[in-house]
Amino acid sequence: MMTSTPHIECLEARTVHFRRGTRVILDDITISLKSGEIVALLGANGAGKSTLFRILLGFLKPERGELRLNDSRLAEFSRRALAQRIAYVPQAHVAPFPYKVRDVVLLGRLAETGIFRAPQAADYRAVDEVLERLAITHLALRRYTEISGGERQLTLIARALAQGAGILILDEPMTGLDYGYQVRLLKHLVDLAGSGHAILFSTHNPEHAVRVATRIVVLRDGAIMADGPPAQIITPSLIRALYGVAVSTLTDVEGQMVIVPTMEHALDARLEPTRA
Ligand SMILES: Nc1ncnc2c1ncn2[C@@H]1O[C@H](COP(=O)(O)OP(=O)(O)OP(=O)(O)O)[C@@H](O)[C@H]1O
Repeated sequence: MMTSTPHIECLEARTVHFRRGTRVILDDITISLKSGEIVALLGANGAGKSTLFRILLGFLKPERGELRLNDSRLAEFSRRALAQRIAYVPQAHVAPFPYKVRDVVLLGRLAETGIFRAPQAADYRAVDEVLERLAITHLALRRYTEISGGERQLTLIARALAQGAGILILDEPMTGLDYGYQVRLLKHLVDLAGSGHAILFSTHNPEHAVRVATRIVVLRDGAIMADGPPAQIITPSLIRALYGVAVSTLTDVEGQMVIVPTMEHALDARLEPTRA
């Protein structure tokens, strides 16, 4: 089900400009996401990551610029048609109803074909499979309003995966997850991309970005500061410019980049993010 090969998808924003009042939140952003890619979006608090996601999902309208899904304008798709192609895991979610976790995940299945149809045995099987893959079967009958923040986050990820969409957009998906769930989720994203999904996620942890991303996009004050393969993008000077801390970048035995904070500088309160 969820690892079946989805259609080839391509989501694009071209020179998207978005303001709130007189404040420019996104300044001529161009970004694309294709099947098989994992794009990690980095940027300090308030850089515009969630706003960009909401625009890519069609929830917010940009002042100018173009949004395309495959060969069509995003605006041409109905909400339901979009739900069949794009699944979204929001950053924080307040539970309105005390649904059981299994039913929250089942809602993801129904997004595909319309919420008013009765769930079929295949839907329940798909839900159980997602719960098992994310190692949260034990939560299935617990109420969404009575589980921990990290468990809620996993439930929302499960709901998005159950949706079966080819494009997954995840807003800081690792937040609140313990180390084991973080590593499992990262591996899961790699598996999904390997089976042809397109994945875009934001993170405050550049380690996660270099570990799994095929491309890293860096957002700074609403503008794209860098876009490219992790090894080209992540440098000590970029980390310092973004977060105001000193790091070294090393290569591990598998040839993967590792980011190591330089502690004496990290503790130096005078070290501020530099203006590029
Ligand atoms: N509803 C809103 N009304 C007015 N301004 C908003 C609103 N939502 C976000 N903003 C502003 O837009 C800018 C971008 O916010 P956004 O949530 O996209 O940032 P972000 O990069 O996702 O931040 P974080 O990493 O803290 O989640 C911020 O300056 C924020 O204060």
